[in-house]
Amino acid sequence: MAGCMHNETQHRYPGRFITLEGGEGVGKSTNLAMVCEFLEARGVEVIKTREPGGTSRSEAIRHLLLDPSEEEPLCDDAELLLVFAARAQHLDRKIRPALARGAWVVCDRFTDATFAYQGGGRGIDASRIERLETFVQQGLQPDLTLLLDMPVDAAQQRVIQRGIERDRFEREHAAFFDAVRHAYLKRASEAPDRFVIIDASRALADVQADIRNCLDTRLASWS
Ligand SMILES: Nc1ncnc2c1ncn2[C@@H]1O[C@H](COP(=O)(O)OP(=O)(O)OP(=O)(O)O)[C@@H](O)[C@H]1O
Ligand SMILES: Cc1cn([C@H]2C[C@H](O)[C@@H](COP(=O)(O)O)O2)c(=O)[nH]c1=O
Repeated sequence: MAGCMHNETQHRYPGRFITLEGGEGVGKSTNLAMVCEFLEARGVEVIKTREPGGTSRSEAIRHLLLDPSEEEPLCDDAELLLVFAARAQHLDRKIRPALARGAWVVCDRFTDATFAYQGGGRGIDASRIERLETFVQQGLQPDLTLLLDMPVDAAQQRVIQRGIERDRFEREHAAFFDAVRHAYLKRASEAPDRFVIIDASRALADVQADIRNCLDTRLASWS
């Protein structure tokens, strides 16, 4: 069984760690809710959370990261370190304790988003991100990552139709989001056992049928 690790020694947490990833507007939040309901209906204790965020201090860091104010631009290295600071707190206060007591953690974005946004989007070298990943996660990786993938312009239309004020990332240009998408797909190709790529451009019912099938398969293989 694939369990999670801590402190470089393998620790098999009884809980499972599932992440949803993808660019802006691909349907992560919509499908996260469905994944949680699906698992709860099978008797699993589910902790629904998100990054950056998930604890009150990590949510405060999220606010700094998403604040669109241009008064003092955030440099790329500060952005990267803030993402990992929020993650360290989230792991320590919420994710690891939940996994250790046997709950399943379902998280809207995790470190693959850092490789996609800070790596692909901002152009930070993957080796620098990997060093922080090792330092903060100490071997812990999601058991399953659902990558919701679709063309950037169609996803942008969904964001526009949703009509909420755009945050600091959502104000980026199309080339940034193309680079994010490309980095996600590269990351998925490097860890094919962990990632499942879902075509998120289809009708919601079709997307959700795929996700349910995928979860059924994983649940069977983990039991
Ligand atoms: N398959 C789908 N077809 C059409 N519309 C969809 C589909 N999935 C989600 N939506 C709609 O698209 C919008 C964006 O969805 P959602 O907020 O779940 O995306 P997200 O990936 O969480 O976005 P963000 O990255 O900005 O947080 C919402 O209005 C949602 O209702
Ligand atoms: C985890 C993580 C997130 N981001 C960015 C990606 C999004 O634009 C925002 C989060 O908002 P959303 O509601 O989930 O869309 O944060 C990032 O740049 N790096 C990360 O590691």
